[in-house]
Amino acid sequence: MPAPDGRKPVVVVDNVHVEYRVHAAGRRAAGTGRTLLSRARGLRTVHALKGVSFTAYENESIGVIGSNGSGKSTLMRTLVGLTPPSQGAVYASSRPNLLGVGAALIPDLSGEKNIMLGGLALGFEKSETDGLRDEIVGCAELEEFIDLPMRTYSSGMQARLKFAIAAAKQHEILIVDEALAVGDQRFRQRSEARIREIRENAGTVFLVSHSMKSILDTCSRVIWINRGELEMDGDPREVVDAYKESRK
Ligand SMILES: Nc1ncnc2c1ncn2[C@@H]1O[C@H](COP(=O)(O)OP(=O)(O)OP(=O)(O)O)[C@@H](O)[C@H]1O
Repeated sequence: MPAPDGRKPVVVVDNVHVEYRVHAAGRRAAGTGRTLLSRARGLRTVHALKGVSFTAYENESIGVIGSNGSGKSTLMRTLVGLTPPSQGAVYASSRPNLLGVGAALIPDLSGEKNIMLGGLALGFEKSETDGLRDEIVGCAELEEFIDLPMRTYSSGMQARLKFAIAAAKQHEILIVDEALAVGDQRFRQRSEARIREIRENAGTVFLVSHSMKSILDTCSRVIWINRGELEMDGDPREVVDAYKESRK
């Protein structure tokens, strides 16, 4: 159903619950050398999301905030289909992409070869990646280093290359999880500008960040996840202020 102002919904999150089942090891009591179970050993359930519902519309840039372990990454993993909901469902008009091609890249290969690999991982043809090569190298500002193995890059340089590869694609629904927290000040500004560009081209962006500045600079709406529940959803300033207030 379109929003009252006619915008198209692109993601509908309907009463999503996620439960992780983890093996708890129990605790070893100090000094006895024997394992005593101070907490139940065996399968334990972590209820990471508890009935989250919201609708994202095209052209929105949605900040996702909340304290450590509140369920932000779990929600994003559910949006892209990596973590199935134990209850509820996610409907999307096209497949949301998680910004990042880290898993596909190989440290022993050059930046150049990794651009090719990353492009393939994002679903580009080889010829398309060839066409984007200069743009990616330029965006990452790694012209002088592009033929060196990626393991010789600093962590900031690696992060820039990953960002540049992932951002070369015009994503319809893009999820950026903390990506802006890496890189130096100047690169952060560039990546924010690129995210704004993606957004302006009718994409929808989710930005998960602990930096309230990045959230306020980039987002048109903010959702606050608190202990697995949607605590607040709305105007960035209001939600960020309420979140900050709750942490005092
Ligand atoms: N793979 C997993 N297996 C078991 N429990 C998990 C798993 N991933 C997350 N959890 C648990 O789910 C809860 C939510 O974690 P999640 O990573 O979604 O939080 P977050 O808000 O992204 O935290 P942070 O800000 O620290 O990145 C936490 O209690 C965490 O321990």
